Parts: sequence; structure tokens; C-alpha cells
Amino acid sequence: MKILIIGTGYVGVTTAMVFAESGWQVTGLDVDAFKIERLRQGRLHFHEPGLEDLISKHVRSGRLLFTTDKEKAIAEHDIIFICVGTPSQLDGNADLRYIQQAAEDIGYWMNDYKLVVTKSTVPVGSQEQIKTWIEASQRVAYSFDVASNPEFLREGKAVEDALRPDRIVIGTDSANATEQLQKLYGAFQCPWIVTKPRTAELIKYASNAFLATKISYMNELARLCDELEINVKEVADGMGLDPRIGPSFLQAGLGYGGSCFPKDVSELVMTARKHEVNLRILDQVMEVNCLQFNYLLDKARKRLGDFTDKYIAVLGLAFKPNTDDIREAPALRVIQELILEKAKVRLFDPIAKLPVDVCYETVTVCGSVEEALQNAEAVILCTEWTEFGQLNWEHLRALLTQANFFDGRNMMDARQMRGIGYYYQGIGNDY
Ligand SMILES: NC(=O)c1ccc[n+]([C@@H]2O[C@H](COP(=O)([O-])OP(=O)(O)OC[C@H]3O[C@@H](n4cnc5c(N)ncnc54)[C@H](O)[C@@H]3O)[C@@H](O)[C@H]2O)c1
Ligand SMILES: O=c1ccn([C@@H]2O[C@H](COP(=O)(O)OP(=O)(O)O[C@H]3O[C@H](CO)[C@@H](O)[C@H](O)[C@H]3O)[C@@H](O)[C@H]2O)c(=O)[nH]1
Repeated sequence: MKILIIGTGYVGVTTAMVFAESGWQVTGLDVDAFKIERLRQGRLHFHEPGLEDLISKHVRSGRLLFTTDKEKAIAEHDIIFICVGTPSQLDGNADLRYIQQAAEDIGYWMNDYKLVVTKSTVPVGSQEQIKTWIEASQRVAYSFDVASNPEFLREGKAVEDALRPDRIVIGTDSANATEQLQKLYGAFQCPWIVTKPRTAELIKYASNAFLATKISYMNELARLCDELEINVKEVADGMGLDPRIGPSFLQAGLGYGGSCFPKDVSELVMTARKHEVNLRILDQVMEVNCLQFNYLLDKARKRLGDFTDKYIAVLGLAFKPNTDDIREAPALRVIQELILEKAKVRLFDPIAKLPVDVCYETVTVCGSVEEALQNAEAVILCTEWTEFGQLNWEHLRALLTQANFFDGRNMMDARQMRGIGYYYQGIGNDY
């Protein structure tokens, strides 16, 4: 079996690596020639720990190829994974234009039977829609199957998650598709769920929305903790020991960001609305998340009076550590608000960059934490990069004109920070 991956972003490249590691011949196809050129050299166009070494190993051995040639790629492969983006539209619905383009390309260039597998996160009912797009663009009516195989990897931990998944979910009505996918994933020792396409699609959205719910719940609880003089991290530790709750996704902070939770919660709410079901909990999850960054900024406003002409050091831009992804990053909201309130932002992130077209006069991108802290009246920590926790904050205090520390990820210990002279506020982490 020869595998084609359409879309060589975070998911496509990781999926290509997984199948190459299992010994299959894999080709990655993208419309972006820059990305393909880098990948051909065994280099990634994004930051993902451990992935580049594996990609470059398989490129060198010839097991992994990259191309922009749709016609040849589609004609020469039997199994095609769609891994293109499904961002949000302004109204909250998923934008399926890249999926439609990929489906139409497959229909147009197919020359034999193909198994088409959707790894992209697509709304419930998309498999039927993809079938109609393929059929409508076929020049000859070759047979094909469509299956859903949602991806559950986390950025920053993609290699580990994709090589050792918790579960493999397959949604298809075709016995042939199930058989081929079982062969493909043969070596994986994890639970399998083979179900209807719609169920598979909903499992993906329901999982992300549930995790987002845990986060918003903890963020609300953190506000209560601030009032009650209780530390939310201790509460989370106590809750997490109950195996029915579990310790993960209980970290209060600036709210969830990234390319998945915001858009997927929103799409699930929209899907429900189309069916006249009101997912009230998720409406609140989104609202809490939208307000969360401002909760920390309010603490800073109270302390500083206002931000006008004040140097503010913002540490961390990525939506979480160990990635360069800034899609829906809470740091962006913090920065936008600081700009509106006329602060002079000094930004540092070890990996993530502001896009070149985003150039604010009042934002200085710094090359080190020290540079960002220079003359600042406050530090706002937005991403919990390990290195921020390892710095000598006592020593760094001298760089600041005022030692105010607002910790959006509850990374520091309040007592220790106060002990070395900081005015410290976290999110439910002050006591
Ligand atoms: N990023 C994650 O952590 C993650 C995890 C699980 C699932 N997902 C889902 O996987 C999908 C992909 O996410 P991503 O983060 O990898 O996206 P991405 O934006 O990093 O990559 C998508 C790639 O598809 C390419 N593309 C678009 N249209 C194309 C076409 N017609 N032919 C060939 N290439 C095309 C783009 O150029 C881009 O390189 C989304 O639906 C997302 O929700 C993402
Ligand atoms: O306790 C927590 C855990 C996470 N976050 C935030 O939530 C966001 C998402 O984090 P995470 O889930 O680790 O990253 P993603 O790479 O977006 O992965 C999620 O989204 C992917 C795309 O659908 C799924 O495949 C993964 O299973 C799902 O975890 C980030 O902003 C985190 O800072 C918190 O605020 N508190």
C-alpha cells in the first residue's frame, strides 16, 4: 500500500512520519511549494520536538517523498489521507474550502479505486459531503471509499501522541476500508473503535469540547479561589487524585488557545444549533475563555493604574510551550489589549514569532528575557516555557523599574516571588 498525505502541516507531517516509521512508502502533497521544498531537505517548516530527525531519516532512506504535483501523487497512491486545515469562519462554522478542494482534486485525478481517509477535524456529516464532492468532480466513475480517522495529537507532544495513541477511531460503512486501515495500523497496541462516520466525527469534537470545559471550569474556580484565599493548584491536585476526574487539564490560566479548541468548540455549538439543540454549557465555556485574559489584565490595571506609556514585558507568545504555533494564542489578546491601552510592549518567546505582516509600532520583539525586562514596570507571563521557571528571578529584578509579576500560567510560587521582592499575582495562585 502506498500512502498519500494531502496537507503537510502539523498533522500531515506527523502522520507521514508515523506511517513511514511503520515501514510504509509515504508521499506528502501540499499546495505550498516553500513547505515542500524544506520537507524534501528533511527540514520542518514549524517547530515540533523530535519530529525533524524522524522526517529527515525517512527522506534520506527514500521512504518519505514530498511533492506539489497533484496529478501524479493522486494517480500513484491507493490510500489518501486528507490533513488540510479546517479553520473557523467568522460566524463560528468550520470553513471546509480546503477539504472541498482536496476532495475535488482527488475526484478529478483519480485513475482507479481509492480509499480516502479524513484526518482533518470535520463537522458531523462531512463524509457524505466529501463523497458528493469527489463524485461531482470525477471524469470517469471509478469506485472509492471514504473513511473518517480523526487525529488526537497535541502540538508540542505530537511525536509521542502519534506513535503511541490512546485510541484509533475509524468511521466508515465500508468493510474494505476497515480492513485496509486495520492493516495500515496493524502494529499499534491501543483500543480500536470502528463505528459510523458521523460517530467518529462527533467523538473528535466531543473530546476537544470536554477538555475545553475542564479548563473553563478550573478558570472559573480560580476566581473563587482568589476570593476565598485558596490556591487553585492545590484544589486541582486534590481533585485530580480521583480517578473519575484525573489530573490533566485542570490547570487554570489565561484560557485555552491554539488551532483546535476555540474553533472546535465553536463548530460543535453551531452543529447543535442547526439541529435546534442548545449546548448551553459550551456557550459558557467559550464565554469564560473569552474573558479570562482580561481577568489577569484587571489585576495589572489595579496595580499600575493604567498602561499608558508603560513598558510591559510579555513573556511567551505561543499558545502553549514547545510549539511555535500562535493561532488563537491568549498572548495575542493580551498584546492587543496592551496596544489599545497605549502600553509599550516588550515581547519575548524562545521560538514563536509574530507574523511579519503584524508590525505594531509599540511592540518590540526582544531576543532574550533580559532584553524584554529592561525598564519594564510589569512582567506578564503568557506561556509556561520551562526556561522561564528556571531563571534567577531575584537577579533579574534589578532590570525592572517596578517588580510587578502577573503570572498567566501560575508557573511561579507566590510566596517565593514575594520573598524576593516581587508584587506577584497569578490566577487563583496568590495564596
Ligand atoms: N494541529 C493540531 O494539533 C491538530 C491535531 C488534531 C487534528 N487537527 C486537525 O487537522 C487538520 C490540519 O491541522 P494542521 O494544524 O495540521 O493544519 P495546518 O494549517 O498546519 O496544515 C494544513 C496544510 O494543508 C495545506 N493545504 C491546504 N489545502 C490544500 C490542498 N487542496 N492540497 C494540498 N495541501 C493543501 C496547507 O498548505 C497546509 O500546509 C485540521 O482540521 C485540524 O483541526 C489538528
Ligand atoms: O490544564 C490545561 C490544559 C491546557 N490548557 C490550554 O489549552 C490549550 C490547548 O492545549 P493542548 O490541548 O495541550 O494543545 P493542542 O495541541 O491544542 O491539543 C488539543 O487539540 C488537538 C487538536 O484537535 C487535539 O488533537 C488534542 O487532543 C487536544 O489536546 C492551550 O492554550 C493550553 O495552554 C490550559 O489552559 N489548561
